[in-house]
Amino acid sequence: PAADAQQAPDGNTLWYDEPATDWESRALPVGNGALGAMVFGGVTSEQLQFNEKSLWTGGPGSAGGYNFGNWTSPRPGALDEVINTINQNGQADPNWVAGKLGQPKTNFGAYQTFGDLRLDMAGQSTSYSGYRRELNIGDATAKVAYTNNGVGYDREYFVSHPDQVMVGRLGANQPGKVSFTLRYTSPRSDFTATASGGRLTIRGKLANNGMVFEAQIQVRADGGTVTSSGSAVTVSGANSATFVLGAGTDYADTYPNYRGTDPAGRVKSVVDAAAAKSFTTLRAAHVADHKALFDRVKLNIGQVMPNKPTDDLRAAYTGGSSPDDRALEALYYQYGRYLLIASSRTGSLPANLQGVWNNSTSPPWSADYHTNINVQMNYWLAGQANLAETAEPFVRFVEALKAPGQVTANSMFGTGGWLVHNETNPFGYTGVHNWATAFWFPEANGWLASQVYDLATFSNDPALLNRAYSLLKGASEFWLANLRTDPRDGKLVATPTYSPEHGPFTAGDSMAQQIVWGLFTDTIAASTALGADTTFRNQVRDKLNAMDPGLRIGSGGRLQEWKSDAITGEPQHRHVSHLYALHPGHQISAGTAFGDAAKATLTDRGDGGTGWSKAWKINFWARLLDGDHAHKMLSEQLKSSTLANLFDTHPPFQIDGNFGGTAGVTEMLLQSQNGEIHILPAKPGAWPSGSVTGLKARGNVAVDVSWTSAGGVDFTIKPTTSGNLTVRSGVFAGRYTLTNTTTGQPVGGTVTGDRMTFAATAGHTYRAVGTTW
Ligand SMILES: C[C@@H]1O[C@@H](O)[C@@H](O)[C@H](O)[C@@H]1O
Repeated sequence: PAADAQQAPDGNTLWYDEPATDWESRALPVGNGALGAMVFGGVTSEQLQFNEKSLWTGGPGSAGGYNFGNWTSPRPGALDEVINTINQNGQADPNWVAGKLGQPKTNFGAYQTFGDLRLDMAGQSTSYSGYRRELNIGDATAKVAYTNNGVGYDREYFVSHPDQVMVGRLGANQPGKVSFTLRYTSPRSDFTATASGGRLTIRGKLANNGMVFEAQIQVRADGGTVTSSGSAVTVSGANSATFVLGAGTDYADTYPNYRGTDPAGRVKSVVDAAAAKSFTTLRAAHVADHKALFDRVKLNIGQVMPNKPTDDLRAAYTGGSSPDDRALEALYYQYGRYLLIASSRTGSLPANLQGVWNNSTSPPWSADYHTNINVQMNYWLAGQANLAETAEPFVRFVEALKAPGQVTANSMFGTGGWLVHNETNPFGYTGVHNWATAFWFPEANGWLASQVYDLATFSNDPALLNRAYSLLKGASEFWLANLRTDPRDGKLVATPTYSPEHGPFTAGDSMAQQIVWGLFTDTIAASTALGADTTFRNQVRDKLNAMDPGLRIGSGGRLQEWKSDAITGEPQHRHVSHLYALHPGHQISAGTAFGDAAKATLTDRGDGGTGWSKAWKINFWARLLDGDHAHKMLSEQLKSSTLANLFDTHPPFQIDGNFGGTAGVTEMLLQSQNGEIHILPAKPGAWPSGSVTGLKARGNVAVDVSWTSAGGVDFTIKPTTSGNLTVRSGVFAGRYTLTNTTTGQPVGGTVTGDRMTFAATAGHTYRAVGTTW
């Protein structure tokens, strides 16, 4: 096994030449959506910190009660008082508003570590050689290898979605050398651990809310002996050994109790089933499942992976044009896709602020679901980077917010529809808290509903369109009832509004207006596509036409964050909320007056910020068709917001930046938000030649592209519906051929500048080859 250290580096492997000494920055993540683990790779003792996504404190059953963030008693006139004060003074102080509309954050809870699996190795010393620890994101397996006392040891771990278990195998290159004791540790003391028949059973109940949790780990050995005593299982003198771990809770995503069946039976049956299979069989099913998603997209930007540990590769990264730097960028790109596959699969809750990985009982921001940028950023890549299936937990989560969100709409606003504010948990927290600068954000409903609709436009899936429409309609019902006439200009505005975590309360801040504008626009489009609700659609259209769209150019030619240009904030604030219309919205396009104002704003905002803020800026600059600046933001993220294990850091570790970074790179290579497919919209000079295959454009169009430093571009598009298709590429302003490679026929169409519109046939493949000059 030690020989592994010499294997040719492939571009999809993170590796290190020493065990992990730190969970956040050095341990390696594996997962299947619901289960996650961090591999440390210790020699004399292995640590596998693991998670089950639904293990949360807080919510129903918590001592002191749980009210979903809703006011505990009606507050007649409170909302109007705030709105009138804002109309009178143009703004209101957040602390004052929090006093009027806020609410102590009661039993919101926090995502919990499940605990740690410890494997104490027998007969191994602290001096070892040829150490290698790796994570191969191509097949989603983690490995450890080293030589100790002349014996070569190897381990492999993965978390299987098909079999719903974590699997580990320990081997050696000499017979009878595998000996270890497996045990469980936890920062909590709310569990029992019993070993019998090679199976360790951990069962507990969270003291905070009575949530029942159970994990079972079955150990099997080839040769040697397996003994169980107390709370440990010991393997002695085996040739190799495997374990399978299953875990669950009695959580259910059903309002209002969020409890389902005891997990014991479920956990036992998945562990029994997996333990009856060989490691090879389990591994094959896992790798096939992972590759079916992961292998869809290939990126070549001229990278050559050096034989260098990943932490050194990252430390040496300059953002220049070396093949090493390209190798890190390409690895980082695919890492985002890997992390989404590993933290968001059908049947699990969506990826939270840390995906599925958390070693704490009180993680930062509870490792929750912030809805004012963070959970949305987690799913930007799902459509375009060809991972539609990973978005199902997100869609289901938003749908589950409707029931509690309707109660909040009624109790807080006295209206219909549904909403959620600034952040939520797995227990339908749709109300508020009282952290003055981060509690009020009812427009999160529109952002989430529009994002689900956008996912539906990527997949063209009619069932998803229907689900999206139901969310859009409910959120629109809320805003039809809650928009108010702004006495300043008679336009309809949201009020009170709070531009995420920045400045004073006002009426009609740009992001709120842009989100509601987008929501109404999407509601009309979806209802038209479904041929549903004409009357409702016309009501929405009337309000749309009467509302303030939230686009204003102020001093310095910048886009205004607030309706009044007199209000100023922190010039470099991490949130750039008023550019929602540029990304993820599509109200603003490059090369327009608002596009130029957005550019002025971004230039002013600077290239700093938290990990997620930098990631967002990659997307912004890509939408402004400035590939070099988008690449600059990617390099800033890699240089100063990326840890040794390539996790994004806010700081601390926060996964949204990983997902936002991958989405940003995809936006540099392909865009389709304006009803046309834009090929290489923001390709940076740093990537003179390359290719990307398997991306998706809206309308469920598959796209492959390659480009050369000489200006050559060669792309194929494969639509799944028939009709006119507009494609934008520099070749159409240069020299090109366009062929239907299914029929072998040349394709004619209308060319305007760098846009070509032609009649496409579903299932046919169209190829354009040309030069941009
Ligand atoms: C999880 C938190 O979410 C929002 O509050 C952001 O403003 C913070 O930067 C952080 O990302």
